[in-house]
Amino acid sequence: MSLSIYESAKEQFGAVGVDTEAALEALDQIPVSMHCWQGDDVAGFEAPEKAGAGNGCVATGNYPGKASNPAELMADLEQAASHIPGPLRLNLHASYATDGSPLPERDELTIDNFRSWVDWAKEQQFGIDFNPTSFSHPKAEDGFTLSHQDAGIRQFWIDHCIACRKIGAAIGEELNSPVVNNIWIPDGYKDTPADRLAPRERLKESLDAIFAADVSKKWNIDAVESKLFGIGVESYTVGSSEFYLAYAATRQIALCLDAGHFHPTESVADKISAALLYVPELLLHVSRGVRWDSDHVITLDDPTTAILQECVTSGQMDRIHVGLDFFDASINRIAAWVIGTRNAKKGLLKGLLQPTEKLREVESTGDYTSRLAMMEDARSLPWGAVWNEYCARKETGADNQWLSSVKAYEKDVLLAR
Ligand SMILES: C[C@H](O)[C@H](O)[C@@H](O)C(=O)CO
Ligand SMILES: [Mn+2]
Repeated sequence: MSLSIYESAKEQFGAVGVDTEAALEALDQIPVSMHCWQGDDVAGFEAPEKAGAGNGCVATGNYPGKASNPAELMADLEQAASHIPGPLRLNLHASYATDGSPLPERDELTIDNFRSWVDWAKEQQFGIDFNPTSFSHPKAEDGFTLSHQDAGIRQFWIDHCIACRKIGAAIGEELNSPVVNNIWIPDGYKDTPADRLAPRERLKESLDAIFAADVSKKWNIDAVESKLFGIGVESYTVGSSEFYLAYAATRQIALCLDAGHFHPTESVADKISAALLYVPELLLHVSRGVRWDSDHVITLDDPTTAILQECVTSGQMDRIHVGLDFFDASINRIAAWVIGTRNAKKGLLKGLLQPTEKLREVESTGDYTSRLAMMEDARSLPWGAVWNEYCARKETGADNQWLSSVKAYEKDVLLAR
């Protein structure tokens, strides 16, 4: 009797010491946090017509059918999730508050303003992650928030971040799953600053005030995200990589590595082990930088695959949270989620299917010839057959089997909006 495609792949992996069943079991334990903002071009529900522009968050394109209210965004997320195997979380921004009329100002938000999301997450068996929204707001119009010269404006954003930490802890407790709460701010200058230090001093003070608020560490995991530059912030970013690496290390909070926030030739995969020696946890914003833009849908290109592989081969997966961060408005937004999220999971699977133990063994004996040979041979092992087996077990379409359903949803639902 001939073997199934999966059984044959299992044998080939077995021959190099890799147990595909163990890999699939491990993959099934790693949630990927899908970002709500891919569904509506980072518009949010406060004043969507004003959102997104400026502050370094720009979704380009005008593909029809974008979600413009909570019901549409939830339906689109469900459509995307139905084509993605394994555990998911929802990464929510504060500007996506659903409940309350009128909604309170951002510094007064509470979990009650996110009730619909919490109920939805329970239904979908999703965890939630959270983000203060320190952009697309009149108090962020000049591009400065937590490092603003004006103490009143700083205080507003400090209070917003504290409110978000409390929301995170409340959601985490209610869902019995800790919330990763990530602070990213747009602050910076288009042109060369005369004073590079003062804004960073102010940011440091603001962050210390935010993290001084008593919020459960059990249910809320604080993270900070650096950036190299943004549109209109080309010369100086207050929250640079060095700033936040040192901050996260000295405060023992999580560091967020956004793959689109570094010089194009830097390896983000290589930063994982270095940072984890000094910070307790990492949040990844898996993204793909293309020239000036940091937010393309992730493909299985070498740098992205390397990041995801490193997460698992490092043996530190329990200290790494995998989130996504891209926004593409030039293609079907649901397809963007599906392609990017499936790719994130494929990258993790490729890492789990590496003959890591054997590679380490030969490396430790100095046999770099065998290391290179084995690594290169591993590239052509049939990991796609293992992926398709996972999709079948999870009753989500294998590759080439989901797009027609997304196209049908586009025709029936998106184009009718
Ligand atoms: C919307 C997100 O908070 C944002 O993308 C941030 O994470 C970022 O990466 C900004 O460039
Ligand atoms: Mn990001």
